[in-house]
Amino acid sequence: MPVPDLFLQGIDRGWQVLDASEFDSEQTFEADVIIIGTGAGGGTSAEILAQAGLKVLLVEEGTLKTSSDFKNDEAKAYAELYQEGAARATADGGIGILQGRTVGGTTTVNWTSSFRTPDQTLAHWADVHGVKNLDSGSMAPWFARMEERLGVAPWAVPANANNDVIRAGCESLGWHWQVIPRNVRGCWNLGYCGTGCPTNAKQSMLVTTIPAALEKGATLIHTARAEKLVFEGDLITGVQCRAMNDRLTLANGQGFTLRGRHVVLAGGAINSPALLMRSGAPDPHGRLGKRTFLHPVNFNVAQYDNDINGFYGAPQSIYSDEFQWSNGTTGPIGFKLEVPPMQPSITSALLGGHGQTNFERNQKLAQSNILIALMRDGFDERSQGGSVALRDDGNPVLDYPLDDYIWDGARRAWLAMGEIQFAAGAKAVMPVHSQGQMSRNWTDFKQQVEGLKYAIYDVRLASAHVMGGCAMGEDPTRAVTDSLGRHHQIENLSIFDGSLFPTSIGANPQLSIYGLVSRLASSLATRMQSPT
Ligand SMILES: Cc1cc2nc3c(=O)[nH]c(=O)nc-3n(C[C@H](O)[C@H](O)[C@H](O)COP(=O)(O)OP(=O)(O)OC[C@H]3O[C@@H](n4cnc5c(N)ncnc54)[C@H](O)[C@@H]3O)c2cc1C
Repeated sequence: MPVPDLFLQGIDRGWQVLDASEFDSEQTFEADVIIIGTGAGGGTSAEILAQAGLKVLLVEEGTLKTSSDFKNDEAKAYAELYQEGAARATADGGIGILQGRTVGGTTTVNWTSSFRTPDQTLAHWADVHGVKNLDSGSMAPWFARMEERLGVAPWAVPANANNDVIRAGCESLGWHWQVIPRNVRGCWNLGYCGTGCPTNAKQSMLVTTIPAALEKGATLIHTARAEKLVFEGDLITGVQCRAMNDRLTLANGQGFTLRGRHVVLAGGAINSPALLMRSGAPDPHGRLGKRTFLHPVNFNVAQYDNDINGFYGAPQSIYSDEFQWSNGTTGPIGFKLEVPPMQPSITSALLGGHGQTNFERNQKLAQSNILIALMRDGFDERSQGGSVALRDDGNPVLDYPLDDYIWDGARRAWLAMGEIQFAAGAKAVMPVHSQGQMSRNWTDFKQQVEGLKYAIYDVRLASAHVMGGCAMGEDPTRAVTDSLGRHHQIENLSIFDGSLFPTSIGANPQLSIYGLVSRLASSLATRMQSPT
């Protein structure tokens, strides 16, 4: 029996869903709240504001793809569902960046790991970044609310062999490991979360909050970019949008205008500051786009005698925080250890090497495991993250300088990952570095890692967690918004997405965004229902 496509069924029942690429004349749409972006922040806001009785209009630059479009096809999915066709990277190409661009945003393609914001992170924001009232006690009910809403629970099915490497290795070393909570209901354990869930089991914004908002009368316009905010004094009086071109590279189609009492910016890190920059938004203290964080990730490949088949099964179900806080909150960079899903296309890019070498590594794909270390950037003074700028065509680019602080983290992370992999029975382990080779024992591996050149392009780095750039905090000279996500200079603008974070999270960020935004959007709903 085919899986029912909840979204298409809703459209048949009369949901207001408009494809801007079909517009053929200038129009103006009005609502109480305009929400720009439909990812973790935009989706969560839409449901809460629509349920409060407000007329909500969402605009999304990606196209609408739903469960019936998702065929576990990597080639199609990366091109259609990711920013810049999954080819986004930092300005110098040193770090590849994965971010979603489709209805549901990055939640449509993410891997479902769901962690609350660590207490250490919330305490650091209060102490160092002037964030108010977001301590772990007051955030707990908001996380609980979103966990309930999105079916978040520790994965109860045995981990696939790729994830089980972390359990086996850490258990044998006496290191920390835990099962990962996931936002799924009735998951088929296919493993293709990153190409869009074909069974609607993943509780992304595409199948939860956005449908709920549409059911309450919200309007969704997709395949259109919010190009510019129009200001009169400290108020936004309109949002100028344009339909995207066929390849989704530029917004040069039919123009149209959105008007609302309030604007919620939820384009995600990099894109949210970019819209404010394109609009000439006030930024009197030069904070916009600064302190953008990535959890830079490096990788280790291991080969085993047995089959791992890391392309099947829940992509992430076990993690280790053995090295996350071991040096304190600041100090040398901490990192979380996880695995990625290992479908052939994403993995062959990670395995490195060219021609025959890459072919031989891929021949062993079914017996290989990859570990990733997500480095917790933005906590130590030496870690200032990156800055967003605009290219000549108005598209954003992130400059993220790489330095010895990150290289030290990459070296320590390779050692930690190698130790786990050998302890779990690996026959050979390789750091993903331009000169990386398979080491057959721990002593040889350690020597290899210590002797590598730590430099851009040699150390292979990527990120799927883009955060910051519109930091929140009470001090307008240091932050773009206050602790309720209200822009410090623009009266009717809230920013409700991962760009609010003053540092990286130190855990996969989606639940941090859901919990925070559910709180901020509820507060906005109350203010809009009873304006003073
Ligand atoms: C492959 C992958 C796997 C991941 N796995 C996990 C995981 O397992 N657990 C976890 O916690 N996190 C994971 N993440 C990260 C997580 O999904 C994101 O951090 C989160 O979705 C970010 O939410 P957001 O609201 O800030 O932005 P997004 O969810 O990225 O949404 C922003 C949306 O706004 C749209 N947009 C941007 N600018 C405009 C504009 N000007 N006009 C109109 N629309 C615009 C974008 O197209 C996008 O759809 C993963 C990310 C990736 C890429």
